[in-house]
Parts: sequence; C-alpha cells; structure tokens
Amino acid sequence: MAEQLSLAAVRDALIREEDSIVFALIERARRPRNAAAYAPAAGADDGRSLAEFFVREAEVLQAKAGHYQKPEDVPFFPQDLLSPLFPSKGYSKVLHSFASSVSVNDAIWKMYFNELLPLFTVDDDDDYYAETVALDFACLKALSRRIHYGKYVAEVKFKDAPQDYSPLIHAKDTDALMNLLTFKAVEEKVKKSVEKKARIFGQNVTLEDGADKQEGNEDDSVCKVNPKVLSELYDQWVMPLTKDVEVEYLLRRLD
Ligand SMILES: O=C(O)C(=O)C[C@]1(C(=O)O)C=C[C@@H](O)C=C1
Repeated sequence: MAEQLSLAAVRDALIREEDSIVFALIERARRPRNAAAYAPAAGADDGRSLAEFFVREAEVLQAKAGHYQKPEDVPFFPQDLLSPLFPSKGYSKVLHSFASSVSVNDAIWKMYFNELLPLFTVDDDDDYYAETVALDFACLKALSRRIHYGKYVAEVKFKDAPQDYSPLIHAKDTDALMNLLTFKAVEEKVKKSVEKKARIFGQNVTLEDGADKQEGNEDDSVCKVNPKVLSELYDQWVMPLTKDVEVEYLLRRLD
C-alpha cells in the first residue's frame, strides 16, 4: 500500500482488488464444484481435505519466498509458517504495529467454502481436484487481501478524524464505530461496480459482427459468473467483513 495514505488512494486500491476477485472467481467457475476436494481425505494427516492441505503447503512456500510480510497479506494457517529465506527491502509501516495480527480469515474460509462456492459452481465432478484447489487458493487470497485492506481504510479514517473516533474507541463502542465508518452510498456504488465488472470480464468474446452484447442489453445467463453473485458477495460478506476488520483495528488503535 502506498506510503501516502488518503481515503481516495485506499478506495482506488479496493477498486483494483475487485478485478482480482472477479477474475479469480471466473477462473474457478471453469471447474465444477468437485466436492471431493473438500472432504476429509483418507490417509491424510488429521483427516484434512485436499483443499486444506494445498493452502497450508502453498502458504509455507510463499512465506519462505517473502510473502505475508505486509499487513494486508494474511495467511490462513499462520502457525505453520517460517521466516522468509530471502532478504527484501521491507515495506513502509504506515499502520499501527499490531496490524498484522488483525485477521478475519477464519470467517472468510467458512464463507467461501460453505456459502459462496455453491453459488457460482456447477454441482458436478470432473476429477480435476488439484487444479480446483489451486483455483480456490487464488480466490481465497484475493478475497482476504481486499478485506484486510480495511486496516488501511481504518487508519485513514482515524487520522482524518481522531476527535470523532477516539471517544468511541475508549468506550469500546463497537456499534457506534461501525456506524461512523459506514458510507451506504459508497457501498451501493461498489456493488454496482463489481456487478458490472463481472458482466464485462465474464463475456465470451466473438469476432462476429453484432454478436457481442451491448451494455444495457445484457444476458447474464451467458456470463462466466453471474454478475448478481458478485454484488451479493460484496453486500453479504466482503464489505461486512471489511468493516469488521476496520472495527477490530480501530478498537486497538489507541493501545
Ligand atoms: O470506502 C470506505 O469508506 C470503506 O470503509 C470501505 C467499504 C467497502 O468495504 O467497500 C466499507 C464500508 C463503507 O461503508 C464503504 C465501503
């Protein structure tokens, strides 16, 4: 995240993350549900599923390569990780030092597998399990990153109005903090934006004249992921979880 923190810059970063989420979901939607990849696997440690095995192992590798150093990159299985093996320049620390420990990944994990997957994958099995869980990992990472950007949003909002936030933080007034950081008009725009991206990115491109759909004349049934699923995902989970991150960060901001 840029050193110069402003609400506009952070919102731009959130908009950019929309692209990653929409693309990741479109890629995952190429495969059917493949439920066997999520069931406890015979012979695996502690009856883990292939999906859990893959995410754990992928995070171990990525951490060794230097990932998970920034507060927006939060691992799903932090207990398994080793320090980076390669030096990096580091990143500018614009957030409070506890920021890395703020995580809603458990909620993201449950939401993704229990609620979201059935909404945008066909209930079938094509036996491409390894590819499927790699695609799931991409979706989980994109969602987690976007949601944990809430830490930056919270920091900017606090810096812009410490006089409004501080009393609520001292009083640990979670509901009032939630109200103060909520902008319903922005949320409506975000939902429309992400729905539109799903409609545009998820089209089949053809070279025949007039075959491409014009805007305003969309047929959502031919989109690779139903655009309404994207606006629902943001409405029900992505924005509420981002706000949970914001509140959790703010509650500890004056420690
Ligand atoms: O843009 C903000 O102010 C945010 O806090 C981000 C966000 C979002 O998740 O997109 C969350 C809460 C606001 O109500 C609006 C949007």
